[in-house]
Amino acid sequence: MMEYSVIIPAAGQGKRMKAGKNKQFLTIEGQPLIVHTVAIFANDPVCKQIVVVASPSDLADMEDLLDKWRLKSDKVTIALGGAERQDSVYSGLKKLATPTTVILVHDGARPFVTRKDIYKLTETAYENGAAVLGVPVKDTIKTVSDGMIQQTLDRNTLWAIQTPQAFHYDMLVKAYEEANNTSFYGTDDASLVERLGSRIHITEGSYDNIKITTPEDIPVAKAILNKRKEEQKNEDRTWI
Ligand SMILES: Nc1ccn([C@@H]2O[C@H](COP(=O)(O)OP(=O)(O)OP(=O)(O)O)[C@@H](O)[C@H]2O)c(=O)n1
Ligand SMILES: C[C@](O)(CO)[C@H](O)COP(=O)(O)O
Repeated sequence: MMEYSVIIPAAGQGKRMKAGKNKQFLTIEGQPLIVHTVAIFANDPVCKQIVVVASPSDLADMEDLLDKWRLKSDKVTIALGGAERQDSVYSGLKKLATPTTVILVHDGARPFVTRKDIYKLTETAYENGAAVLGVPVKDTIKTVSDGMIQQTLDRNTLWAIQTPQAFHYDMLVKAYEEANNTSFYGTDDASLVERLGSRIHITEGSYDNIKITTPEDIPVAKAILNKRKEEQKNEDRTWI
């Protein structure tokens, strides 16, 4: 298994969740959202460094939470986030203690990525420089302007892009510096790397790797967790 480090941006406000607080602190089946996410990497022996990015107003709560859930260790650091996701990731990148061959960026709001997919992605990035997880879109996607359909896009070429996104460390630093110098803002990390002309591989992930964004996502998240618990029980039974 290839070693990697990960930056986990969790410094948003969760405005679309309308919870009155950062959605990272919402409890899903007894555990805060950010705890679900950080635990995936904290429990992975191949993950060497974790930088959780928190907003300055959440810093004390984030520290308390990681402490309470025994997620604090030598490999976990907290960085301070900025106004946009991109500012937060850049801050995390600068906080890494030691450069690493492959660095992953993973949304704090995506608690369901599996170790199998992380390894598949990391391996692809090691070999090729850059890779992102994604799934083929299931809907028909059209461009719309002024309430009118402009175009129907060819679905065979459309993928919904998720995180983690994995890059050779030098490539990601260069992309972030270039974006910073030119005040370019993208909605994901790969879009910054694309501007350098680098080729980015897609690793097919899972439709369960949702980003918890709006209130409708909470019951879906609970259903995914319960499905996983059932699968685990069935696996355990086969060992008895
Ligand atoms: N300034 C920001 C904005 C977002 N994020 C993080 O980036 C991830 C993806 O962002 P999103 O789901 O959009 O989260 P929010 O920005 O919190 O949500 P909203 O846009 O609804 O406010 C989240 O884990 C979020 O905490 C961040 O670290 N810093
Ligand atoms: C990075 C991302 O999760 C890929 O799907 C997404 O682009 C984040 O977007 P958001 O605007 O922060 O929701």
